[in-house]
Amino acid sequence: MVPAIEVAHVSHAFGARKALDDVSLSVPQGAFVALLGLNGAGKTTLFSLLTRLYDNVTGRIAIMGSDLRRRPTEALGRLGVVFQARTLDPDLTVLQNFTYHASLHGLSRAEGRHRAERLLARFSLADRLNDKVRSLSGGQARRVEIARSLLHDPRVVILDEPTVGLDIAARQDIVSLVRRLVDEDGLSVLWATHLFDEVRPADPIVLLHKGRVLARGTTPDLCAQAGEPSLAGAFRKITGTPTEEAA
Ligand SMILES: Nc1ncnc2c1ncn2[C@@H]1O[C@H](COP(=O)(O)OP(=O)(O)OP(=O)(O)O)[C@@H](O)[C@H]1O
Repeated sequence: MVPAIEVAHVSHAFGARKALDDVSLSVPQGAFVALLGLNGAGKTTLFSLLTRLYDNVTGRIAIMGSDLRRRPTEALGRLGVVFQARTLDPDLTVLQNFTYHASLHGLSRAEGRHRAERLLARFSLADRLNDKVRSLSGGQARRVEIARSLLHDPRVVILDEPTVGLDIAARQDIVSLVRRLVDEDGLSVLWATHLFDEVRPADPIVLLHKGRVLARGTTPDLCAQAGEPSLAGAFRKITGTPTEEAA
């Protein structure tokens, strides 16, 4: 089975600053992979390459086996994206935001509405279809954004620090919602975070630090590699960062 996401030997620089240095990682189909790194690790730069916001000039990126450079439409058609920055229009209703997105993916208005209703029901937001996004809580808006990323029925979704700025209950809601999509629908997920409590022991982790992959494996793998009992301790040891900087 081809990996859902394959990144091989990708580097990216902003002028003289190297944001990514020979990064390779793989997201198996149906897996929840945690991309763990502090601010400045390069997570957003990697997401910008995965979505073709930036062109990757080195290495190779493939989504469900489709090369992003050679078959961009095919590759991006299989990918759902939730960026770190909010991208819903707050002055439009939830449905209008969905309809706009559906048309970008070549879906008819009727099909867009049908899919929006189905997804929002699943995300416990069916009654908010005609409400302006501005009237939603931060957690509800984030759930709408995640639902919208699934509108074109992608097999892979990448989420860049999707719980940032939310309270603990809303954070837990979002994490369990996405995990349900993995467990029940076989969705493949790359979840960028700096929060250790969002990672479960069996999740594959890619530890990105200052543009380089320093470790990969599950929490027990990383703990064994570092000789530390906790993920926080292992992270600190592997990156040489004081724990306080890593939540
Ligand atoms: N447009 C840009 N121009 C110049 N440097 C940039 C640009 N975007 C990112 N960088 C630099 O690249 C490095 C990686 O940044 P990036 O935003 O990818 O990290 P991150 O892990 O997503 O962190 P954060 O969560 O803070 O966004 C940092 O040193 C950052 O200053």
